[in-house]
Formats: sequence, C-alpha cells, structure tokens
Amino acid sequence: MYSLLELRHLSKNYPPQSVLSDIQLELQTGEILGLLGESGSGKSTLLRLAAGLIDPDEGEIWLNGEKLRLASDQLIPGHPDIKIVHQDYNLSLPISVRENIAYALRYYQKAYRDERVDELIELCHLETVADKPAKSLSGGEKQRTAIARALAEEAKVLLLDEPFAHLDFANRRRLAQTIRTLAEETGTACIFVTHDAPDALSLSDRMGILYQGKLLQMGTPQEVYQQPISEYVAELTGEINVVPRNTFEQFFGTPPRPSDTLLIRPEQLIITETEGTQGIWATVERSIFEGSRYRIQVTAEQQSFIVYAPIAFPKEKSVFLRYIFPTTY
Ligand SMILES: Nc1ncnc2c1ncn2[C@@H]1O[C@H](COP(=O)(O)OP(=O)(O)OP(=O)(O)O)[C@@H](O)[C@H]1O
Repeated sequence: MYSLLELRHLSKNYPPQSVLSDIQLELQTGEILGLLGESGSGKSTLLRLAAGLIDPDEGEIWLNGEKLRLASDQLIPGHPDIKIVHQDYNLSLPISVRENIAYALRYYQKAYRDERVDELIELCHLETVADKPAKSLSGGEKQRTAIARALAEEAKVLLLDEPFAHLDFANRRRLAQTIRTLAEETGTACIFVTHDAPDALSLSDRMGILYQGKLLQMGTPQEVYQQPISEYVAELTGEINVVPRNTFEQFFGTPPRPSDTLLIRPEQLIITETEGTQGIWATVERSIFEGSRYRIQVTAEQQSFIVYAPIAFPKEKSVFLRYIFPTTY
C-alpha cells in the first residue's frame, strides 16, 4: 500500500539560497500533519511544491501511487486533488460566502452545486454568514470560507498556509475542530504550516520541525515534545530548562538519559514548601501570572530553573525543587 501523498527527496533553490533540501514525508488518508518552523524556514515553499504550483530542483511528488507532472509541464499548474489555502485567503470580496464556494463548482449542474455548497457551509460552520459578502467576514470566517471553497471539489489533500495566523483564541479552537471533523468525516488529509508550537502540538497527528529548509525531526507531537532531538527542537516546541549533567546528578540523582546536557520541561519539575525525597532547596526569583498557572523562576546554586505552579510564591522564598516524571519522558 502506498501513501496518499509522498514527497520524495525534494529540494528547491532560489540561487544562491538553498530553500529546501532533501525533504521526505508521507501523508496518509485522513491524517493531519503539522509543520512547525520559524519565519523563512521554507514552510510556504514546501506547500507550493506539494501543491504542484512550482517545480522542485530535485525530487518527486507522488499522489496515490502516481508521480505528479511538473508545474512547468502544465498549462495550469497544480492537481485537482490537492488544494492549497493561502495566507491571504484569495476570496472574492464583493460576493457572498455561498457564491465564493459555488464558484469552485461552476462547471457542475445547479442541483448538485446547491447541495454541495449547503453541505460545505454546514461542515465549516458558516450557516450564519452564508449570505454575507466576503468583505464583511471576520478572519476566522474568511479562513473557513477559503477552506470550504478548497474542499468544494472534493480535494483529497488540503494544504493550509498558516491557517491560524490572524485568528483569536476562540476562532483558533473552532477552526482546529473544523479541520479535525473534516479529516475524520471525509478522510481529507491535511498539511498545515505554522510558527506556533501549541497549534502544531494540539492539532497534528504527526508533526515535523523545519529549520533552514531541512526537516530536523518528524514524529507524533508527544515524541517531538518529549524527546526532542536537539536543544533547538526543544526550544521551538516549548519552554525548556537546560541542565548540565553533573548539576542534574547532584540535585536529582540519576539522569533519565546519558547525555552531557539534559533538556528538562518546566512541568517535569515541582516546588514545595517542605523538603521531599530527592531534590534541592532553591530560591524564588519571580512568579509571573499566566492565567491557568504561574511561571516561577527559581535558582539553586547558580542554576536557574523555570517551574509551573498553580499558586504564586513570594520573591526570595526557599522552596524545595524536585524532578518528576523520570520514566515517562
Ligand atoms: N520566489 C522566490 N524567490 C526568491 N527567494 C524566495 C522565493 N520564495 C521564497 N524565497 C526565499 O525562501 C526562503 C523561505 O521562504 P518561505 O516563504 O518558504 O518561508 P516560510 O517559512 O513560509 O516563512 P514565513 O513564515 O515568514 O512565511 C526565504 O528566505 C525566502 O526569501
């Protein structure tokens, strides 16, 4: 069995720059793949290559076991089964949401078109704005309209360029749920790119880390977050305490991995007011309120740590710092 979409050894240069090099990834039906990378890491270029809109310098793209033709060999680049939603949505602003979606189905019979448009409006939660002109929509509504339009022709693969970039918290949640529903109910596979770690971690079935055009790591969000292959991946995916091995041994005992430097997430540490089994007394430097938790900076023998706690601790208070979850991470 082959994968739905396969990128094989893709490279792309915009001389003198190598923008992507030797990208390999596979996407299965109904899978949501997130690509996390900082600005300029090559995310949009990778999506444009995957959509068949530009030619790679090396490598091939396979869809359902068939090699895609090069963009330069086609009158209209792209493939009908692969749809890309760009950052700027590309909607026709004067016409309604319904008309924007229907436009993608203009060559179909009216009865089918009306039925399909209604289905997509429901799937993408656009009922309340269906007859409004696109120019009057919020960012989230525009994004969902662009997705509905991309899906109109039953694309098998949806490519989303920074789908959450302009959305507030509630709209992020809503859009993420729409994408999950889509994948589950229609089997549409999705690659989305983002520079926001929580979005990548919470929505992806698998995620990749893109850095200077290279895929550094690929795995489930848990694998990438809990076993980052480098300090860079650890920092990109969340907050991290970098602890030299001998300090770790002195404070907490045997380290979980035999490396010179240990990458410890804040939630792997706890602070208490009383002494526990293995740990070290530390001094609170500051407590910062972050809504659902406090982010607390403590110092023990010149080593600084970030810890999360449900309550604030006063500056200069002595707290006992312990390392937890030694087996799960
Ligand atoms: N058509 C082009 N011509 C020349 N250079 C390009 C072209 N397209 C992209 N690049 C360069 O390739 C690099 C990667 O660009 P890309 O847009 O893929 O990054 P990105 O990760 O999507 O960034 P962002 O998050 O800022 O959108 C950048 O340095 C960019 O300047």
